[in-house]
Amino acid sequence: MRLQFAMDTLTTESALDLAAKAAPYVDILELGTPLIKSEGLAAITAVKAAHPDKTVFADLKTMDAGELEADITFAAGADLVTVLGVAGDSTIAGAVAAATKHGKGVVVDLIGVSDKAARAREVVALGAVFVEMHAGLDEQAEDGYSLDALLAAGEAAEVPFSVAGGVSADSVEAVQQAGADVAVAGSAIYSASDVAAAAAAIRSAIR
Ligand SMILES: O=C([C@H](O)CO)[C@H](O)[C@H](O)COP(=O)(O)O
Repeated sequence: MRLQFAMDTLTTESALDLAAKAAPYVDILELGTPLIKSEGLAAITAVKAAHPDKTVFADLKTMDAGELEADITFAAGADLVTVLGVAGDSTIAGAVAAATKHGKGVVVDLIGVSDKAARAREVVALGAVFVEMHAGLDEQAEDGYSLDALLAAGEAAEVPFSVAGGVSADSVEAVQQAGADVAVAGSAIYSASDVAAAAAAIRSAIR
């Protein structure tokens, strides 16, 4: 299972600092949606230039203009971009067309989708390389939140999937046991006082 570090920070400088510390322990460097909104596509170019050996993931959360948004983001250096699963099939197909043109990939983020397993199968049929079983930061803050529903949806989907929703060193083993291809960890790494040690702890919890 690969480990993805979601950098939900607001400046390119901070992202480069976080990436430098975590890179030895992670496979995928994610530029979070707030970072891309704050700094634009130049942040993607900067992270890819600093880490050409890593998969660079741009969490666009595209809802419309799939081909255009994906095209300019791949041109900026992204290897993977996200489109929302609640978007129309034509938006997802457009992003996949851009990915095919660039030799890159589209990940469909299932945040806000009620039947994640069913939608996962549909979007993989449209050409997504994997889906993200995702509970966002706001959902994580709600009473009673747990990763369990995401893990169950991943197991039921029977397509390649990642899990994002507060994954930590304590929960990453359960993510792996559910059959995920990628574990996504954001706040468990970037909020730690020792970013490198936090990334290393999650990496070492993956069997
Ligand atoms: O995608 C995310 C969220 O919508 C804010 O951009 C996070 O990167 C994702 O949830 C992973 O972060 P953690 O949940 O903090 O691990």
